[in-house]
Amino acid sequence: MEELHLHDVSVRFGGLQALSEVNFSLMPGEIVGLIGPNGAGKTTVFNVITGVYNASGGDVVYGGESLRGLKPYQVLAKGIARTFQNIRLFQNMTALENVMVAQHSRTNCGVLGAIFRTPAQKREEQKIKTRAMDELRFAELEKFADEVASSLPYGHQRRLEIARALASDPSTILLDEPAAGLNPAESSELMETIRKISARGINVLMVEHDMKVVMGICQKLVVLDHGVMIAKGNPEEIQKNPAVIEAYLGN
Ligand SMILES: Nc1ncnc2c1ncn2[C@@H]1O[C@H](COP(=O)(O)OP(=O)(O)OP(=O)(O)O)[C@@H](O)[C@H]1O
Repeated sequence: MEELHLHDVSVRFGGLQALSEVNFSLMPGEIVGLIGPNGAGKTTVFNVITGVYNASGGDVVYGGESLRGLKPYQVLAKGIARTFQNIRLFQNMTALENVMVAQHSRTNCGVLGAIFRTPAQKREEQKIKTRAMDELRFAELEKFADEVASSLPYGHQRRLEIARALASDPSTILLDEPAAGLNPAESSELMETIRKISARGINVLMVEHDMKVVMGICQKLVVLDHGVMIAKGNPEEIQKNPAVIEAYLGN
């Protein structure tokens, strides 16, 4: 299991300092929440970790190695998967197909194998399908394996995105507002899924505005405001922190 460390990470977009020397760590199996007002820089943190943006200062270190200069697919290959603020499923594909797609970067059969459907190709396909079904079961979605993604309720689509990310076999998962748009029952199911992810030893870093979810499952919180890390601590400490109340929780 790997540790993720952000060391003095800064990001600048032209004249805008989106992140200023952000420092925090994610230890194996830990659930960490990244919170703060709109525009605070939370998604930018995800984009720096996953190689979408380059840091203008500082470094992101995973499992003892710098991620500097890596492309998103290379960061994924290192074991960091993510979900997005807006659901990004293949809406016309089934739930099972959506999860199977996540593993194709890991198949060994080349183009010829795919065209001629060699025995090796068929075995590989079966392995991918079995793994995808395991992840659907984990997310309690196996009943919906053959349903097209667009027909699933919103809460199921969110969990399907998580199942797809898990199928890439990550050691860390970044969840961008996983509870957005969910009703209370769906939020509870989501919290249960996230707890189970952590119990598998996978590190979870989540951006979330739903305080019931954040305070309910995160062991540690990191609070950003205008790109600056204004607090870090456990949920009780954060709820009492005057700077956090002023910038975020108070309103
Ligand atoms: N590609 C970009 N180019 C220019 N500015 C950007 C870019 N991405 C983000 N920003 C700016 O950086 C700041 C931080 O944005 P970010 O999306 O990280 O905030 P956030 O905390 O995730 O907000 P929200 O809660 O609304 O999702 C904002 O002022 C945003 O407009």
